[in-house]
Amino acid sequence: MPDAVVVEGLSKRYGAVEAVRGVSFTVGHGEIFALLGPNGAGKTTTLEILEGFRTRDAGRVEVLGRDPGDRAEGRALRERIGLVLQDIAVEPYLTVRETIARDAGYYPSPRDVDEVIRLVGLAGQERRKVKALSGGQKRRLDLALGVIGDPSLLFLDEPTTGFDPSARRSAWQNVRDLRDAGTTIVLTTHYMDEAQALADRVAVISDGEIVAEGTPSTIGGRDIARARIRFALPDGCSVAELPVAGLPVDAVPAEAVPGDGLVTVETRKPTEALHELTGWALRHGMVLDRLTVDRPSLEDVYLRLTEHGAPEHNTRRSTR
Ligand SMILES: Nc1ncnc2c1ncn2[C@@H]1O[C@H](COP(=O)(O)OP(=O)(O)OP(=O)(O)O)[C@@H](O)[C@H]1O
Repeated sequence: MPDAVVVEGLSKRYGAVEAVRGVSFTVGHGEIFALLGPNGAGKTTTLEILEGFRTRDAGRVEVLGRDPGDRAEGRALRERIGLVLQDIAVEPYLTVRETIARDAGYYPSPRDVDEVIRLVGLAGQERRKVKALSGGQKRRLDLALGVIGDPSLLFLDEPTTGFDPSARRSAWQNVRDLRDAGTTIVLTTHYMDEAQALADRVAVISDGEIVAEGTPSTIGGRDIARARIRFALPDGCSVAELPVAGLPVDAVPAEAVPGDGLVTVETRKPTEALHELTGWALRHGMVLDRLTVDRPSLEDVYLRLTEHGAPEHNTRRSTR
């Protein structure tokens, strides 16, 4: 089956600003794909082109086998995609149920209204007026409106902004359930834990260009990065006293950033290094307090990949 989304060499400029520069990626059917990037990186522009709301200057775009820039195909495509955007306009005096039922009427074969209410966790709120919903409940309603048409492809723009932690977890489960039922999902988020928890694949866009693409656990070489062992130096002990000779050759203990007082040992052989360090501590009757072992998080990798994408670099003036 061809991919649900194909983007090749996509470019878009606004006057002198080159918002998107030669972006290429694909999204397979039934996949959750996250587009990550700093403010102004070009995410919204890219998604709006895929959704058919913006024209492109160059490149090829195919969404569910159709060109979203082709007006003649627009209606057929819109019936098969769902959108959960920021600030969807809804009628404040309608109830939750009325709002969802009204939108169901716009689609040729919508999902069952009550099933969608349950799916997004609004059961019990059906008769409340939209204006009386909390921010998180309103966002759930946005999700309900995105899926009521039973889309094959769903675009989610920062789906859990404003959610409390437990509402986020349940929204993530909603999204996974949709994926498991066969919906392809393209999302943007500024929460790296959200991308880690949800996405099958992520692409990082910075300054209008894709700078990395992969699974959340392998992107940017995360899986082969050195592990980081951290602990508090036992009282009265200095870094120089640590058993450096017995550590793997790539492991050099270093005092960590001032403030937390933790020592860091980075190594590709964490098992050996931990064995040496904890064995040394036990032999000396000491405790390695606050001991942790981790690898660079998705957020660490993301920050490294986008460090040149800070807002002051984001006004891309063309030299042409
Ligand atoms: N309608 C517009 N007219 C002129 N410039 C625009 C327009 N829309 C976006 N831009 C510029 O294009 C660049 C990319 O913007 P875009 O909204 O696509 O970024 P984004 O990654 O979605 O950012 P955010 O995370 O803040 O939503 C920015 O420099 C922005 O100022």
